[in-house]
Amino acid sequence: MSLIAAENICVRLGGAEVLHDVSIHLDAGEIVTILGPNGSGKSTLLRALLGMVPVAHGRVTRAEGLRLGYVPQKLHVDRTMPLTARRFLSLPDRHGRAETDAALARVGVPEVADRPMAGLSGGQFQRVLLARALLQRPQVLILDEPTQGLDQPGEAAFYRLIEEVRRDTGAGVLMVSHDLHVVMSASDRVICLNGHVCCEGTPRVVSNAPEYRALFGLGTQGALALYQHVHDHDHDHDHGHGHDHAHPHHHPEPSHRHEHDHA
Ligand SMILES: Nc1ncnc2c1ncn2[C@@H]1O[C@H](COP(=O)(O)OP(=O)(O)OP(=O)(O)O)[C@@H](O)[C@H]1O
Repeated sequence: MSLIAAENICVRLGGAEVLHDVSIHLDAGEIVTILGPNGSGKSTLLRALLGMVPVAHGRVTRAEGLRLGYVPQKLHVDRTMPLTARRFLSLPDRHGRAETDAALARVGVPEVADRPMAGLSGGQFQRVLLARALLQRPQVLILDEPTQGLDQPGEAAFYRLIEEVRRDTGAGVLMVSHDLHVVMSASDRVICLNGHVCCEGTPRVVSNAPEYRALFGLGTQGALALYQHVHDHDHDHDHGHGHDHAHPHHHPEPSHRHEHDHA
């Protein structure tokens, strides 16, 4: 059984149907990413899975006693409130100082423990949110656009951290992201949402799906092809092509794509 799943759910908000007949599941140890245009229902789907919005039809199931960690899309911290990062990590559940400090170190910002939340940079703030989610010792980590506001190195570092968490804890990770090429290289499965599930599968399957191309266009496909090129190579079967894998290159014509698939 999946850790968390939605089966044929419909969600209505403000009189409009935001999600129609959506099914999704997440298993332990996999990274699944939801992609979709603004307003396509991505955050709503996460919130429905978390039980924060009611479903009009269908059902959401969670494994019994499931521990969830959630990084919301937005979290407003009142600038006048002197809330340090360490104190923030103890809300709503209390955690000891050693535990909160270890969580901050885990996400790479041990130095912010005594600093006010309102004074943190965007990247530091996102990492503290992740630390808070990790303190739940989650079996499922749900992240809603976790790298917003981060620069490119910060974004890449954040995704590496997520991969490490998955590797070290075996947690399943479900996230919403617009960072297409990082997402495509880091996800096991991708779900393309536009009120309903347009297409889903491995990054390669989704990036080749007409529904995906209709939503994101061919420009994105170019970026995806590049990542597939890099990651689909099996270095034991290089056939003497002598590629320099540190410098991925992209063949614009699909017929020139050079994808080995020796799995
Ligand atoms: N509480 C609400 N009441 C009424 N409508 C809502 C509510 N919350 C969201 N919506 C609407 O539901 C739709 C989906 O919103 P949602 O935030 O899930 O989209 P999203 O795909 O996460 O968008 P974005 O990429 O912009 O974050 C939007 O049209 C939004 O205006």
